Amino acid sequence: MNILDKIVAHKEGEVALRKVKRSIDELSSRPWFDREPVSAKSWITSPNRSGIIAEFKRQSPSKGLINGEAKVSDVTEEYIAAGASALSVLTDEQFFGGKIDDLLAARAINAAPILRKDFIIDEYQIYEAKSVGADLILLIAACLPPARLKQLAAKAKELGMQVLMEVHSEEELTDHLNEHLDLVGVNNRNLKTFEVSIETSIRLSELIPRDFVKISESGISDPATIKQLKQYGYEGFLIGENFMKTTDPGAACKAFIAQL
Ligand SMILES: O=C(O)c1ccccc1NCC(=O)[C@H](O)[C@H](O)COP(=O)(O)O
Repeated sequence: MNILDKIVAHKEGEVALRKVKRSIDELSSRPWFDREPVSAKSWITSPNRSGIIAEFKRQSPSKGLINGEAKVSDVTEEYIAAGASALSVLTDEQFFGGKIDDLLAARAINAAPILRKDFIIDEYQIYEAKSVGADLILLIAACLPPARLKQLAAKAKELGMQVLMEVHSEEELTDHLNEHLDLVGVNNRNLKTFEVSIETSIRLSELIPRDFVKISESGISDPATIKQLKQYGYEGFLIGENFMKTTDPGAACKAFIAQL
C-alpha cells in the first residue's frame, strides 16, 4: 500500500466521524461560511507579487517532524508580510500534525488567499473548508477517479471557492482535467520513493492547457529554481519544508523572496 492509499483509507474513517460530530447545516451556519472567498488565481498571477504559496507544515510522511514549535498565526502573518502571494495550511492531523483550527487561526489575521491542504474525498470536507474561511481547496488526482474529482470541483465552485488540482504524471493530468478547475499543480515529489525532481514540473508543463494557472509543488529550496520554472510557464510555487525547517519560517520566506 503506498502512502496515499494509507492516507485516503484513514481519511475515510476520519470524515465519517467528523460528519457525526457536526452536520453540514451546522458548518453552513459558522461565522466564516458566508465570507466571499478571494481569488487565488488573481493573487498568484498579480505581477506585483512573488507567486510563492507559503505552506504551514509541522510534519510530513517523508520527513517526520519538521517544526513542532511554530505558531500558525505568527508564521502565516510573516509569510504574507514577506511577500508570499497565498498561504497553504495543512489541516490533516494524522500524517501532517495539522488541524482545521490552524486554518481558522490563519484566516482570522490574513486577507490573502488560503488553501486548505488536505486529502479531500468527500463534499463534507469542502463545506468544512468554507466554514473556516478557506479560499481554495486541493483535489489530488491520484486519490480520486476523474468523475468524482469533477463532482467535488463543481461543489467547491458552487460554494465560491477555487480549485487546485494536483497531478504527478501525464496520465493523471489528461484523465482528470475538467472545466471546474482553476489551477493545476504538478507535485515534484514521487510518492513511492519521496524523491523530488523539478523535471516532473518541466515535463508536464506543456500538457497543461493555458486556461489553468500552473503551480509547481514540493522540493523547491533554491530561488534559481523559480526562475527556471517561470520559463516553462509556472506562475505559482508551493513551498513548505524549506521555510518550516528553520527556526524562523517567516524570515526564511523573506530571504528567499528577496532573491527572486
Ligand atoms: O510532504 C510529504 O511527505 C508528502 C507525503 C505524501 C503526500 C503528500 C506530501 N506532501 C504534501 C505536499 O504536497 C507538500 O506539503 C507541498 O507540496 C510542499 O512541499 P515541500 O516544499 O517539499 O514541503
